Order: sequence, then structure tokens, then C-alpha cells
Amino acid sequence: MVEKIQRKMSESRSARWIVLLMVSLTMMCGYFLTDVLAPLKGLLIELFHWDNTDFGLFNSGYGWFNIFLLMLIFGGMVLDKLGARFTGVLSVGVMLVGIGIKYYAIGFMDPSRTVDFWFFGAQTLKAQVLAASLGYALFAVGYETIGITANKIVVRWFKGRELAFALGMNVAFARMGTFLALALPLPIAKAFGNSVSTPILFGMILLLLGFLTFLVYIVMDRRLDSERAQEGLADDERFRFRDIFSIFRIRAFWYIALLCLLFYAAVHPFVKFAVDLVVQKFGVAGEYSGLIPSLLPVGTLVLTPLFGSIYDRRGKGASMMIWGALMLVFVYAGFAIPWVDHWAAAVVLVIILGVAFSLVPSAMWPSVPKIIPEHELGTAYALIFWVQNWGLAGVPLLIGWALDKWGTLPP
Ligand SMILES: C[C@H](NC(=O)[C@@H](N)CCCCN)C(=O)O
Repeated sequence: MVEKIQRKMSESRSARWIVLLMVSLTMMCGYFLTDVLAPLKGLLIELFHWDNTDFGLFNSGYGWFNIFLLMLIFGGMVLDKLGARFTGVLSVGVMLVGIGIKYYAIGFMDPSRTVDFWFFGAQTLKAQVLAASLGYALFAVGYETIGITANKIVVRWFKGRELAFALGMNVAFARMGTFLALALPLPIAKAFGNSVSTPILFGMILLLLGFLTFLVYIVMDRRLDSERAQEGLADDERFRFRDIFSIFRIRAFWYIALLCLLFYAAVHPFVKFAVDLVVQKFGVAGEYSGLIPSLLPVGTLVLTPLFGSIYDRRGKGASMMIWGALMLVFVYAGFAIPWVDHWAAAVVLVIILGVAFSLVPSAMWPSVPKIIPEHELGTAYALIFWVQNWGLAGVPLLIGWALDKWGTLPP
């Protein structure tokens, strides 16, 4: 097999699947770290006296730099200008620094210390919450950028072949990271005497391993480049700043961006607050409360590549996205109706949510290279992620506020 890889990168099936595996493992580690604190909310309340607003603020930190400092869009431009190898290494570096700050805040800062500052009026915040949120904000810059980098890498290696299936596999690895983030942190924290910081440290070590797998991709991608250069196939179209305006002019691009904003803003905050929901509304006992939400990423592990391969063979991406969106409306209606409160209803709703959460991404991400040329793809994905990040930042804040105002949990 190694011989085959050495002979011809561009035509070797094993080479492109190894690339996919290496990059997807890096993504998986990032996804684990993104949600590592979600199941530890109870401990944060118990040990550090965080309230729902603190937790919501921390989660909204995810979008601060990506949205307001436009870091995500710059990330996309860096990707198109300087390439996936450089951008990937930079992204993992930024993630490590961000998560290091978060680890310090949670593991070593005095939870009772507060800071006063001015932001649209005088504010007082827990220093620990602020530092953890800033670390998370920085981490998110690297994490979002590795997401667009991975998409562009998969398109480069799989275009004209089983692209949607490969993108679906990449998303499946990411969901595995989310699943592990829902399942592992609580047992790890408990095994280390209710230590909230140990799962973060565990994630950092995982991410270092993810960095190593990314280095393997770099070696293979360099060889692909030199092979293409020898064949006179080097990419000569270069990204220019004004290309951003040609992306803006594509109407289908805006439809995808809008769906991405609404769809992900509805699904991802669910992951953050789902444990609370199944305890509060569906009466599931504390230690089982992580199980029902964890069905969501498990289902998507299988379904996203499956729907991707259907899309590769049959097309119909727009219909898949419409069906996924309709299912989402049904699921949230179920979550909202007060008398739907049996645990089995929660299981069924989460399964349907899993189908929706597979249908939409499996059609959405491979649709982008159909409307955007490859040298603008990093920027286009970045713009879609940027629009999406408004929802990812705003909705958890809204939920945290609503829970504190009308929820039943003690603050
Ligand atoms: C591949 C795609 N990624 C994204 O949408 C990112 N912007 C990350 C958003 C989720 C944050 N936990 C996906 O996950 O489908």
C-alpha cells in the first residue's frame, strides 16, 4: 500500500483516505475541546457558584473574536492566500493557546474574585468566567479556522470523486468528538476528585496528538504539490481581496449562509443545554442525563456519510436541506409543548434531530464547491461560518438569560 501511495498521490485512493483520516482526527480533537465543559455545568455551579448567565456568557465567548474582530474571515483569506498547511498549523497553535488560558482560569483562578469594567455601562463579572470566556474566544478562532481548512483540504483531495461522502466522514469524526465531549468529562472529573480542569487538560493532550496527525497530512500534501508541479498542473489562480465581492454576488451562497445560521443556531445550543433540558423537562435522573443528548452525535456518525454518499450518487442537495430544516421545526415544537414530557419522547425527538443534523450538513458543505471556485473556497466557507457564528454566540446567551429569568434551576 505504501508503495502505491509513493507512486502517484493524486490517483491513490489510499492516499486520499489517509489524508482524510489525519485531518479528521485533528478536527475531532477540536470538537472534543469545544464542548468539554458542557456536561460539567452542574459542577461549575456547585464548586464555583457559576449561574446560568455566567455559563451563557462563557459559551457566547465562542464568537467574540470570530465575529466582532472578523478573525474567521481573515482566517479564510489566510487559507486562500497562504494555503491549508500553514493555516492548519496556525489554527492548532491558536487553539492550544486559547485552551491553555481556559485551563488556567478553571484550574487555578479564585472563583470568588470579581472584576469591574465598563462595557455599555459599568459591569462586574467573575474574573474566572471572564478569563475562561476569553480563552474560549481565542480557541474558537483556531477551531473555526481548522474547520474551513479541513473542508478545503477534503475538496482538494476528493473533488470529482466521492466528495460529499468524504465531507460527511469528516463531519462524522467531528461528531465523534462532540459525543466524547458529552460522555467523558464527567467521569474524568469525578475520577480526579471533582476536578473540572482535568478534562480540559485531557483535551489538550488529545489536541497535541491531533497536531501530529496534521503533520502527516502536511507531508502527503507537499508530495501532491510537487507531483502536480512536475505535471504542470500547479494551481495558478490566486485569491485576491476583491474576490470577496464576487462571492457576495452569488445568490445561492446567501441561501446557504442563511440556512447555516438558522440551522446551527438551533442545534448547537441544544448540545450545550440538553443535559439540563432532559433533567428539568423530561425528569431523567442526573447520572443518565448525558445519555439522551449523546444519541444525537452517535446517530450523525453513521447518517452523515450515508446521506453524503446518496448526494454523490443522486444529487438533490436542496431537497435534503429543506427536509432537514422541516424536521428541526417538528423537533423543537416537541421540546416546547409542555405535556410532551416522557423520557421516551425525548429519545424519539433527539433521534429525529440526529437525522436532520445529518441531512443538512451532508448536503450543505459539498454544495459550496459547486458554486464557488476552489481558490475562493476558504473565504467562502469562512463567510458562511462567520454568519453562522452570530447565531452560535447569540443564542446561548439568550438561553442563559431566559433560564435565569424563567427557568427552574437555582441560580
Ligand atoms: C463542519 C461544520 N462546522 C461548523 O459549522 C463550524 N462552524 C463549527 C460549528 C460548531 C461548533 N461546535 C459542522 O460541524 O457541521
